[in-house]
Amino acid sequence: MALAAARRLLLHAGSRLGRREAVDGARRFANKRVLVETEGPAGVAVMKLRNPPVNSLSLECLTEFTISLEKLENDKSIRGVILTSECPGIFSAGLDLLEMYGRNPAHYAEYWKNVQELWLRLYTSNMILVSAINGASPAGGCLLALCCDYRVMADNPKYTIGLNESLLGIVAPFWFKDMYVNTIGHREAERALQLGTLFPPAEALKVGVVDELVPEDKVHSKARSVMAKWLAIPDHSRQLTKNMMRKATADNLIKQREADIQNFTSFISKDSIQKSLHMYLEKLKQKKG
Ligand SMILES: CCCCC/C=C\C/C=C\C=C\CC(=O)SCCNC(=O)CCNC(=O)[C@H](O)C(C)(C)COP(=O)(O)OP(=O)(O)OC[C@H]1O[C@@H](n2cnc3c(N)ncnc32)[C@H](O)[C@@H]1OP(=O)(O)O
Repeated sequence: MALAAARRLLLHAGSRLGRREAVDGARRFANKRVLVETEGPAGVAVMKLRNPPVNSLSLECLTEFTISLEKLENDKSIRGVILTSECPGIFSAGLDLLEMYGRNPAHYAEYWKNVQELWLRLYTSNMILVSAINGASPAGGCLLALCCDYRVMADNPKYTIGLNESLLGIVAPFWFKDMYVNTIGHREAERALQLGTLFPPAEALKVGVVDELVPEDKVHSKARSVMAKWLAIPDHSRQLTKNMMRKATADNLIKQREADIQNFTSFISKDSIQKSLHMYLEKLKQKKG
């Protein structure tokens, strides 16, 4: 309830701000963790995640992301969105592990509902989505990129991308898996999901997790030129085609959202899974020291 009220407030405040800035010509709105700029080619917004240090998708970040998307969807002048990160070297570290560790079942259920919500909005968006992957992109970070229509990645071998859930002792849900299969095919997805593979850029390109690699300083300009090509296609035919390609996958979650929330909640609440997450978090800490 409290979150729903916060969401309404943010949406309202955001739309007032958005309107005022549009009048000034600044074409920019922001909440704390997501910045949206609509300068550049007509009809294109750049959405930057800025939840330092690693753009983990906390409940607040997911909510702000979903609201920003909703606002862009409602703005009929926007036809395309470039999704990128403001955190140096990190696109997104994926779902926030601290939302899935040491909390209560009601929190897990609320969190998962918001993860589903963002995924459904992104995956089924009528807008053209291009990701400019300018850093590491594990698990939920990869999920964000996979929702896009085209993925441009910085060719920096330090950055990896993939669904690595099995390395954490957890399991990618069926809709993550479905989207992976849709993108890289059954055999590659089967292998990568079991091994929790994090692909360096050259391998990500080879297997089809990303569509194009460019030097790091060219990621944004390439994303813009890709966007220009997609903008040249009439919206109605592109949207109907996208819907035809993606609807069955999205519907598969829509028809069992509640069961999926229950599954997640009971899975993540298990002592053995909590122990795995604890060990993984400790490993992340030790890496530093
Ligand atoms: C059978 C039924 C099945 C039902 C379904 C069930 C379950 C599905 C469940 C969940 C699916 C989850 C998908 C996910 O997205 S899980 C998240 C996976 N993410 C990762 O593995 C990334 C982990 N992070 C890293 O590898 C590195 O941090 C990274 C490469 C991103 C950056 O490295 P860098 O060296 O720059 O920074 P660090 O020092 O490692 O991190 C800084 C700081 O941030 C913390 N942190 C990192 N990642 C996360 C995260 N995802 N969530 C929360 N916090 C994170 C890290 O611990 C450091 O914290 P601190 O020590 O400074 O306090």
